[in-house]
Amino acid sequence: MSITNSRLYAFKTLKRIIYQGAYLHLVTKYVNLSGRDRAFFKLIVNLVLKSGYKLFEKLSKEKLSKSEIIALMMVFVELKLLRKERYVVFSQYKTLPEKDFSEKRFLKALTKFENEKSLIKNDISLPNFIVDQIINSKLDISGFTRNFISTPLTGFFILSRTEKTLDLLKSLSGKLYPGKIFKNYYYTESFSEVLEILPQDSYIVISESSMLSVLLLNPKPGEKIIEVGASPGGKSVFLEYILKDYKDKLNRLKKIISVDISKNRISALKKTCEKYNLKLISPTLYTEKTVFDVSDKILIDAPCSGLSTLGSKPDIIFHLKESDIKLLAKKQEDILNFYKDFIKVKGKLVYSVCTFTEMEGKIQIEKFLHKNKNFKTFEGVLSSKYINQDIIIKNGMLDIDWVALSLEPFFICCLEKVDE
Ligand SMILES: C[S@@+](CC[C@H](N)C(=O)[O-])C[C@H]1O[C@@H](n2cnc3c(N)ncnc32)[C@H](O)[C@@H]1O
Repeated sequence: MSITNSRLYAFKTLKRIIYQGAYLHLVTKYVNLSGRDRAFFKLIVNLVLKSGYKLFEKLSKEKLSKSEIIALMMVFVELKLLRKERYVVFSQYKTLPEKDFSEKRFLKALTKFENEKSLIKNDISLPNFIVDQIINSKLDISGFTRNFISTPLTGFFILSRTEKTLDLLKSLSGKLYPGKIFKNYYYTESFSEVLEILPQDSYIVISESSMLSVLLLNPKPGEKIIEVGASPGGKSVFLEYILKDYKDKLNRLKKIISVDISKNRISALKKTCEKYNLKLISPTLYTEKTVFDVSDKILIDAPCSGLSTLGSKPDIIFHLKESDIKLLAKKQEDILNFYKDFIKVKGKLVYSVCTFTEMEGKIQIEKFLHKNKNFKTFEGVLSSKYINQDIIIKNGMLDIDWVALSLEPFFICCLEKVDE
């Protein structure tokens, strides 16, 4: 029996992700499989990435090739999580047509590790340093891992309230679950099917956690706003949406300076602007010569370890190194220090990262406030027509039980400049 297309694709994809640092969402985007093959391909890639880290650590200490290690992880996932027949799985993988693959060594390793199936986790298998980060952040670890191993429910926000879109939504209602925080936000298990029916510019695929930082910024017509780390522009779309919703003040709207440091990512932001016909967003590539006006509000969506998005990006488990967290925290500190001078007194700064490490969140902001006594955390209530319920803001942060709501636990903090 020879290896099937979906297994071979999954094998090659995993090899690229784990050994060459490729990104899961980019590699899987253009996979040329359809129907059940595609579904199996996605399932096995995700399961290996989410469940296989401990086995990977163990196999990496053996005299095995990269191909053999990937094949072994796939075999154990098929045996343990997918409960496949032993002889079917063995016969599939021993035919792998790879130069660095020895059938003899592979079968020997299979026998040696067969009783260690438990190294493949039913929930999620993480490097110790990530587990430590979860413990330090005081997130409910079992709730957190439970959320991540289940297939991520994918969500989107409806931008258009035309009769046509509303009718389409009504026709899809059996397939949609409501947002946990936002109105006009939906989750679905039939993602591609649902989105195929809706007009392309009538929705945006974005997480509710991402939208919250924009809501906390509370953009208003007439304000000068800078958006830092703007690409590819998910938050830009929601920013412009809120501003354009002030129908009687459209003449007061000002351009938003949406900055990013990466040329490629600025191109992606420009594409987003075209797709959604954004008129207020001004994509700005940061160079040493870029000058900024002192502004009313700044949203910093900083580069980060991304650990809160593990559910949809399990490749992070294999890409992130412990030392990266420190490097990222330093980058974030530099960004905060640079942009703090472009906020006017009584202006607001919202700092957001899609991770939960203390170094990138709580400690980062404590350090900032210690050095900058002219800033304080914003306290109040977030009240908005876009959300189902008011949210209390304590110490600059939204008082939400992220894990209980199955929301990606972002660190979002709002600061006010009180003095020059
Ligand atoms: C989390 S992503 C932004 C996601 C985006 N806000 C969205 O909602 O689609 C962080 C971005 O920060 C950018 N970045 C990194 N360092 C930066 C810097 N010093 N100044 C501006 N942007 C930076 C990265 O290129 C990346 O696009």
